Amino acid sequence: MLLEIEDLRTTYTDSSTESTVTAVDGVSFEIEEGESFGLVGESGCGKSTIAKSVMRILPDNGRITDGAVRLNGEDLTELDAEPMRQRRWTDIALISQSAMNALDPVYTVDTQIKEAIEAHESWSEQRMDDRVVELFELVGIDPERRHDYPHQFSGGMKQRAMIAMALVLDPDLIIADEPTTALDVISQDTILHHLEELQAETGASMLLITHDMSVVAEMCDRTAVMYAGELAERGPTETIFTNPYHPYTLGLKNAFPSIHGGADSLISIPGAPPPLTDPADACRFADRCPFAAPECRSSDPPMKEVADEHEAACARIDDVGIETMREQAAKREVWHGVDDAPDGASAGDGAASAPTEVSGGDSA
Ligand SMILES: Nc1ncnc2c1ncn2[C@@H]1O[C@H](COP(=O)(O)OP(=O)(O)OP(=O)(O)O)[C@@H](O)[C@H]1O
Repeated sequence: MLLEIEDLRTTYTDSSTESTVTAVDGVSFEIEEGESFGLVGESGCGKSTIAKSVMRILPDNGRITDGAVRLNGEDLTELDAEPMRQRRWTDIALISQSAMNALDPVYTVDTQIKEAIEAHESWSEQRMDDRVVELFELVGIDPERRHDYPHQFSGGMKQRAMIAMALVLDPDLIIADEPTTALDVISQDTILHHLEELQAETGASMLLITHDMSVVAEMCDRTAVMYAGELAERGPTETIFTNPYHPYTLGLKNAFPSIHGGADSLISIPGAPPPLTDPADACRFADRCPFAAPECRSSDPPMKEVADEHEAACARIDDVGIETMREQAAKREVWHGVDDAPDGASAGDGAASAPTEVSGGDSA
């Protein structure tokens, strides 16, 4: 197993209000060698915090309070700063949404990639240059352009250059956190295609973090669905999309056009996730869930196996029955009936309520 995240808990403290946000609350998943693993969930559910926890690049007010992050068996949460610095780039590389803005306008692109190499290895100038040429070819930029300054590159080229930089030391794990969100649709497609090819060519594993379910559906072997700091469901991507178990994933499926047909069949999930300060010992989806029962508000259901290598954190699957749940969840009135909660958004018209921000992408 390449990466094992076990019961990870990460908090942020707001010193002015003394409040604590538990952004990641007991998350576990594993990534095998060469595997592409998707982490999907709406904005603010804690996805980037997982990436930052694995990389150990949390801001000063962020802290891993519990759990383990094992890379090749070594718990990264216990490493001192210097050995951890060595693991970054060499063993794990991060491509973030804003990666392209990290290029320094004063230096040429190849100089910056070579600096990244020099921070970890003592390669000759020739070897570094060969590697930059090789990587530019891999990410689809003419190697002649390696001596350009960042402003001579388009946004898509800059993001590709950052992908090249992330790959320069052949990491075992690439974490791609919304790698294409800042780009236009055509560049998004090209870059995702390149990432997929690169991952296959290099044999690296990938943790792909996105709010866009269509990206995960296309690119990942297994997927975890995250909701309000916790995992709701985890399993093979295909079964997560075709036979989901958690009511939240059932709701997402309704909002996913390429699986569910025309745009008029889309059903949003009314309401919004709960705040992550002082989370109650309850299912966090209960207030938006059409199947919630009193027990859902008195304890937080653990993940349990629902099918082969497939787990979901829902206490109602056995009582309601998964076939009934799926049948019911496909009906608009079932979701909008839920929205009578005191502070819920208005029911009836999906557009009037706060829809989930997880999207089915631009393939709609
Ligand atoms: N530096 C910080 N200080 C305080 N709270 C933070 C900080 N960074 C994130 N949070 C909070 O932690 C929670 C999880 O944020 P995170 O960025 O991990 O979510 P996300 O799913 O990646 O969302 P997005 O896709 O919008 O980045 C949110 O409630 C967010 O407000």
